[in-house]
Amino acid sequence: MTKRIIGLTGGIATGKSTVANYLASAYNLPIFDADIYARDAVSIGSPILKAIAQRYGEQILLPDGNLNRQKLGEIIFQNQQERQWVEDLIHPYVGNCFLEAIATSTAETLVFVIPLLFEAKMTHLVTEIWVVSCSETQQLQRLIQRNHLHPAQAQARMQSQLPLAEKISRADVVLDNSSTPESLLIQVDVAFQKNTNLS
Ligand SMILES: CC(C)(COP(=O)(O)OP(=O)(O)OC[C@H]1O[C@@H](n2cnc3c(N)ncnc32)[C@H](O)[C@@H]1O)[C@@H](O)C(=O)NCCC(=O)NCCS
Ligand SMILES: Nc1ncnc2c1ncn2[C@@H]1O[C@H](COP(=O)(O)OP(=O)(O)OP(=O)(O)O)[C@@H](O)[C@H]1O
Repeated sequence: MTKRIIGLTGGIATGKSTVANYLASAYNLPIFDADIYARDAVSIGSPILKAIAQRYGEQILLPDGNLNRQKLGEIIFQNQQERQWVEDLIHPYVGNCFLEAIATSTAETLVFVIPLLFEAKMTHLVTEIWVVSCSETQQLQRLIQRNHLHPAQAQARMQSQLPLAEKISRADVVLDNSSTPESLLIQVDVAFQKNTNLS
C-alpha cells in the first residue's frame, strides 16, 4: 500500500507545530521536520557550515563553532540573493532527508512539516497538502511574541515567503487557526479522518 504523507505547511508562526504536536500525540504519527533537518545540515564540521563560513567570514560562527543563526537570519531575510545562495546549499540536503524518511519509515502515515513546501519545490514528496492559516496581523503578533523579534524583523521573515493566500489556493486542506487552538484541533481531526489521499 502506498504511504499517506501529509505535507504540513503554512506561513511562519501560523500554527504548524501546534498541528504536528497534536498529530503525534493524538494519532501517534511520526513527524519529520524540515527545520530540524536544516539545522542538521549546518552542524559543526559539516561541509555546508564550512561553505557558509567561507562566504560570510568566521564572524558568522559563535565562539563554540556553531552557526550564529541570528546573524545568518539578519543577512538572508534582508537579501534575496543571499537567501537563494543559502537555500541552494541547504534544500537539497533537506530533500534527501525526506527521501530517506520515505524509504526507511515503516509507518503507513507520515507527517512532513515543511514551511517552504512550495518555495523549495518539495510538493512531490507528499501525497496531500495541509496549509495552516491565520490572519496576517495574528501571524505577525504571534511571531513577534514567540521569537522576541522587532516588528520589522518579523515582517522581513514573513515577506521572505510565498503569500499565505497563494499557499491556501494550492492546499488540499486549509486549517483555519485564527480562533482558539481547540478549534484548530477539531479541524485537524476532520482532516485526518477524511483521508484525502490523492496519490
Ligand atoms: C536563517 C536561519 C539560520 C535562522 O535560524 P532561526 O533559528 O532563527 O530560525 P529557524 O531555522 O528555526 O526557522 C524558523 C522559520 O523561519 C522561516 N524560514 C527559515 N528559512 C527560511 C527561508 N530561507 N525563507 C523563508 N522563510 C524561512 C520558516 O518559516 C521557519 O520555520 C535558518 O532559518 C536557516 O538556516 N534558513 C535557511 C534554510 C531554510 O531554508 N530552512 C527552511 C526549511 S527547508
Ligand atoms: N490559535 C492560537 N491562538 C493564539 N496563539 C496561538 C494559536 N496557535 C498557535 N499560537 C501560538 O503562535 C505561535 C506559533 O505557533 P506554532 O509554533 O505552532 O507555529 P509554526 O507555524 O509551527 O511556527 P514556525 O513557522 O515558526 O515553525 C506559538 O507561540 C503558539 O503558541
